[in-house]
Amino acid sequence: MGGLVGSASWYFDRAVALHREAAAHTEAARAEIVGAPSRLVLPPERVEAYRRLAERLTRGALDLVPGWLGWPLDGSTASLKVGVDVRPGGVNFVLAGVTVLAEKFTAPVVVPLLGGGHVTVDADARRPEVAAWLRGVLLRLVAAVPDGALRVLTVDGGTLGAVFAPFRQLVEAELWRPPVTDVAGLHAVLDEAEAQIAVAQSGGGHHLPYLLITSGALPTGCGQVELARLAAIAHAGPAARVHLLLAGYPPPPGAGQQTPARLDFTTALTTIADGFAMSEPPGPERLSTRGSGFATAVRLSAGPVDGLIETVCGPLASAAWVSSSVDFAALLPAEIWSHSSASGLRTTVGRDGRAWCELALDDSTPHWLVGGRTGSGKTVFLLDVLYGLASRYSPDELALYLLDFKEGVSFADFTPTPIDGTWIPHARTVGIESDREYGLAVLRELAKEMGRRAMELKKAGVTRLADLRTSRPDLAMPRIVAVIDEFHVLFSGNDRIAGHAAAVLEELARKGRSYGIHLILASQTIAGVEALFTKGESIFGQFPLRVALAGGGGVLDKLNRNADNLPVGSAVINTAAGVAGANRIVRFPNNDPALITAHRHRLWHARTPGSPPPAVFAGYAEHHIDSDPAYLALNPQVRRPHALVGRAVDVGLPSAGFTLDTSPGRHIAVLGPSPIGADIVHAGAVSVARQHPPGTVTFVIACLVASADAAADATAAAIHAVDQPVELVDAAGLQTRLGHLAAAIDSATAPPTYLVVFGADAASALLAAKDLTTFRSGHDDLRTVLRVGPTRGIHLLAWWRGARRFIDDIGGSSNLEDVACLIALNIASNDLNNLTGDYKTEWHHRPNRALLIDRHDDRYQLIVPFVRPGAYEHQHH
Ligand SMILES: Nc1ncnc2c1ncn2[C@@H]1O[C@H](COP(=O)(O)OP(=O)(O)OP(=O)(O)O)[C@@H](O)[C@H]1O
Repeated sequence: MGGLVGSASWYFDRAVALHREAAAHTEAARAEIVGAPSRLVLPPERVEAYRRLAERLTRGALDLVPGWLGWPLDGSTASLKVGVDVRPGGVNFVLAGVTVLAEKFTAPVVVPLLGGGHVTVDADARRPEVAAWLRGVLLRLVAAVPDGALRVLTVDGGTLGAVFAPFRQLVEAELWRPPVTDVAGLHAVLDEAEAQIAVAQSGGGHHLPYLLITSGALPTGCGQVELARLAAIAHAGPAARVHLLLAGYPPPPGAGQQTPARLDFTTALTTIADGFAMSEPPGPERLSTRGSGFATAVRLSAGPVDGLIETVCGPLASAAWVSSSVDFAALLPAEIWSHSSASGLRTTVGRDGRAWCELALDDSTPHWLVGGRTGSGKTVFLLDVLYGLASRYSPDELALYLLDFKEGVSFADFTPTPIDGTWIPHARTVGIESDREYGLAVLRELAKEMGRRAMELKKAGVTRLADLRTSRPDLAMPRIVAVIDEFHVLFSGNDRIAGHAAAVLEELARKGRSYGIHLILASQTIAGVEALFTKGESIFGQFPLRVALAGGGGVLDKLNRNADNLPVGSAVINTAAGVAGANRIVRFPNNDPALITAHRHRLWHARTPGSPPPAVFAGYAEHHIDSDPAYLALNPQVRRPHALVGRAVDVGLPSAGFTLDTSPGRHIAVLGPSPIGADIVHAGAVSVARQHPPGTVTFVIACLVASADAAADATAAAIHAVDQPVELVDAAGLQTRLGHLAAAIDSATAPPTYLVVFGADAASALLAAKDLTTFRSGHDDLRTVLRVGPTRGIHLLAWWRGARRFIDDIGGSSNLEDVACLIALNIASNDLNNLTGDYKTEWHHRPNRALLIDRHDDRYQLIVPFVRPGAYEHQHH
């Protein structure tokens, strides 16, 4: 047995002894009656001896094939423990078939394989029972070897890999390579076996795993050279743990060729009339004294029941997947910010087999399209990419515009938080739970930047960004990467925003590459991707690089189904706009939160001191006037007071409001039943109070509805604190005050006054009543004040809970000119259109948003209104 003798030699010797005994019996039986064993009719006095023989033989054989190596491959096998039955270092047998001794007496046939030798069968796997048998033996080995102790190389020249198809999970997990089907592939397999033999022969083979070459049929074109190499491998293999399990060997000799030599250390099964003749197994012992092998015909074991291979391979594949996963740290360079983005951006995103996969944002792949159903790891993939880029390129080389439309915290890592004040210094804008309006604003910002760059190129007389960077090193020209997660939200609605977004996106996609502006668009739905397509076929073509995560096949060609069954953590990368055949499957690492935090700190510390944090837009955030920088900067030196009411949904969230100057119509009406109306009035009033020298303007505060009490009290207190006179009035007081002001306006002696009214609609009835002596009503006074007030420094800042009441109170829609500043809360789009006379505007009211309308400059602006802290909590209770 040469170098093969291990602790198992005892088993082997015993097996040989049993086989010999069986052979002796069978030969004896044969001597009595000539005929095939199954048709052998035993004389009654020999039946008992045969029964005992069959029993002993069965027991002896099964002792050699514990667990997975010999158990029937039916449903019951699935419960056996895997990875325990093969003893590396010994000779391991495997069940190969069954033989009929006589009549109903059968015995299992086992053959030495791992640690023992090779097995061949001359019929190839185009015969279904051979294919099933091959799969069965292979499954036994796969399930029996300890984890990592077996490498399998599959060859299938006969059925193009179909024989091994049930093992495909192992291929997907990259434990196995796909079967080779041609001579070139066979060469690679032989190379690998020879390499292992070389390692073993140089004394380094102690810890090598078994290497099993298994074949359903040798590829056509396989000639003397290949067969000679195979024979050499058979000879030297067992000592180097290299084994062969070959169907279709020896192949039928080609014309004028000899039958290939018998392989050393090989148990060969050769087709005969009633099954297969089995040769002497390897080793010095002989089954038959004549060396003619097994005495009776062998039938190949049946294959595994349906699904058994998958049941065994699934967990092995998952385990392999996890243990071979790339880790996040591997994506980051040793040294940060050492790359130049002059010709493009490049980063490692994961591994493609053993090779690292590097992707680029450059002239040939300027923009990427990423698809993946929710939970497929899309966010993780994007963060892998962003951290990879931000580590390689300094903020002078790379700027990031990050936009996310969904609920979630994908990009929150890039922004300072109350707990951790650091940020990723490349981030210019970060939108989380963004409104479509915000998304459009970011796109417009990018288009503006593109325009600026185009201008600089023109001025410098060059056409390439790289040349501009050389000739004008003083200009900041980082490459810009804009990531838009769930970008399809931009197109939902099919309205004005959708139209503008598609137009700007198309422009960016078409021209961005020339100006160093790159887009990464991600979507979880195929419909989302199609939305882009239908918005303009030309946009789609601008995204040659497609990344499909699980369920993200929508970004690939319809015929390309590779992303259908991807596990989380893997992606199909396609640089040919998604056509099948151009796929690479890449594994990307999960994010490591601790590492991410440490890395963010590292990048943050490396930034230019004093560089600003990103402009953050968080859709869900409340905004408070008390912490608004524009509010805090207000003082009486302003030329004309400006009432601040919120922050515009725009890049950088600029403060939004109305100027209350002396032109007619400068009054503010907040409309809608939402109690946020009171908060807006509060913000407007306290902000103008700071813009007048103390004691120079009176605030008449009327709180007419209970829900506004707290806001009104806060307003009074804040105005009082900046030393402006405050008068608190009720509805009757308001009526009186309006009367005085109206009278004084006519005589030009009215003092500058802000009428701050919470719940103005509650005074309607009172104001409607006419004075019995003057025949004037409160409404008449109100309308006079509205019409003439601004020229005298008198402004109304009021909240009406309903739009109709508002119109009635001001005297009908013909008087709408008198109130130019409107803020719409939860009122219907129709009602709003009646007010503005603009039937194109669609207003979908939603929490934490208001629509600011200034009819004088035709401004329609979505804002996050200023609220007092906790406003929305109060609303819910
Ligand atoms: N490479 C990976 N290895 C292991 N787990 C991963 C990997 N990538 C993602 N995951 C895990 O999968 C889950 C989903 O990932 P992720 O949040 O990125 O999905 P998503 O596609 O962005 O989903 P959603 O759109 O719902 O946010 C997470 O728990 C994440 O940790």
